[in-house]
Amino acid sequence: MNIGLVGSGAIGQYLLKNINGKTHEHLNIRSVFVRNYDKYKHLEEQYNVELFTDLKKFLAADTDLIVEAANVETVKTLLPDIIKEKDTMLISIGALADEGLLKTVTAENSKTLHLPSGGIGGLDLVQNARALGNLEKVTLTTRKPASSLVDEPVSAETTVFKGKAREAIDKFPRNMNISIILSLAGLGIDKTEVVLIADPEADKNTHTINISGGFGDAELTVSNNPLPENPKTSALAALSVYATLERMAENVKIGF
Ligand SMILES: NC(=O)C1=CN([C@@H]2O[C@H](COP(=O)(O)OP(=O)(O)OC[C@H]3O[C@@H](n4cnc5c(N)ncnc54)[C@H](OP(=O)(O)O)[C@@H]3O)[C@@H](O)[C@H]2O)C=CC1
Ligand SMILES: O=C([O-])CC(=O)C(=O)O
Repeated sequence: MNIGLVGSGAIGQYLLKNINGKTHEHLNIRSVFVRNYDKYKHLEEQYNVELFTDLKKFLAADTDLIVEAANVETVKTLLPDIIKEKDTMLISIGALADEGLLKTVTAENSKTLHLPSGGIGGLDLVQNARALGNLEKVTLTTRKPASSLVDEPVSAETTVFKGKAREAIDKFPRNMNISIILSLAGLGIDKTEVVLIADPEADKNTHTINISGGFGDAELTVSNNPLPENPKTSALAALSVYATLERMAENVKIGF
């Protein structure tokens, strides 16, 4: 499968390293869309990719799937044009808190949108639990190193946000993409509860999901190692894109 990549920071370069850097059996990143050619031109030779700064030309290249690893704002700006032309995978899922954008991507003439689970898990369970309409409560509690969440140092753990996912992604677009995929899988952005804690002692990104409904209840905690290249991002988020790409080629679908 030929891939066009949008964004070449921590997640993007993780994908380049593990796909093109190791000559993957059936995945190949062929083109990369950047906004600053000079900053990233070294990638062309390093990973045998073609860099584009023009979206039309990027979309016209011979690719089967576009993978986004940029940010929420970029998705809001570019996705309406991309999804008309190409199947797409997003990691900045927070952009879908915008109902207009969600309407565009779920329209009948849109291509398929793939949403990897990012820094959390359990989305199969949440979707199963809501299938007959009796999912009652979903709460996400995230604890990150304080420096990932606040500019000023804090001396003790501090709750920096408590509220619904809609407001969480608005205030923390670099840290709360998981609240939006959890909302899409479950109760929606106005009913999914979020607590966000800045912890000066933490060295991991820890996410706890509590779910209750007609099925019973569940609690899942993921203690994520951060990606060294960008500690705000959990290594699992990058892995989830890579592993979802690999699973797309399989004809046995597990727990989706
Ligand atoms: N769903 C999840 O669980 C998670 C989602 N995320 C999302 O993934 C995104 C990427 O994470 P990460 O790789 O760590 O972030 P980085 O900040 O390391 O990289 C972002 C990259 O996107 C590029 N970029 C930004 N805007 C544009 C644009 N308009 N066009 C092309 N490229 C652009 C940046 O380029 P430049 O150098 O020019 O700025 C940079 O290369 C995050 O912003 C977040 O939205 C992150 C973690 C978890
Ligand atoms: O990587 C993580 O742990 C989650 C994250 O930043 C996000 O959802 O934006």
